[in-house]
Amino acid sequence: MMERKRYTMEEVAKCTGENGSRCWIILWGSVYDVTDYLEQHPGGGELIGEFAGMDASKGFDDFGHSSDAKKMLKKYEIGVVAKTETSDGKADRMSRENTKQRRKFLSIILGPCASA
Ligand code: HEM
Repeated sequence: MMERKRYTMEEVAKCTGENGSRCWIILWGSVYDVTDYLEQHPGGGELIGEFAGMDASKGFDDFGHSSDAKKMLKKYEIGVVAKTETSDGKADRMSRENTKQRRKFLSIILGPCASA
């Protein structure tokens, strides 16, 4: 099977359909170029357009699309979202920072032994 193309969130965010760019959305970690579908969408192009360059999974799920709609997605899939070193590193740092904060808080209310 062919390796799927990877796009960073930054690259996807640039494809808002404005200024002649393509319109991309993210659904469950996959990237879709929906530029040519907007006009055909039964819910209207604007509705999808609101999520241009962003993750539209929640919007898609909230409406409860038919299985036919889900099958149509395949046609527009262009790749997957790449996890970048920087965004992973940032998440790690943030969770370490949260743990530190929690320990500090516990040690204040319970005494230093609780923070070990
Ligand atoms: C490429 C992505 C999408 C595809 C292929 C798609 C496809 C479809 C299809 C085939 C229908 C007709 C009903 C059905 O079969 O379920 C539909 C309706 C609808 N879709 Fe999407 N959709 C997409 C994205 C979205 C997104 C991101 C939203 C977010 C808000 C959305 C909102 C709606 C709504 C509200 C309707 C109902 C329209 C009505 O009944 O008047 N869709 N869509």
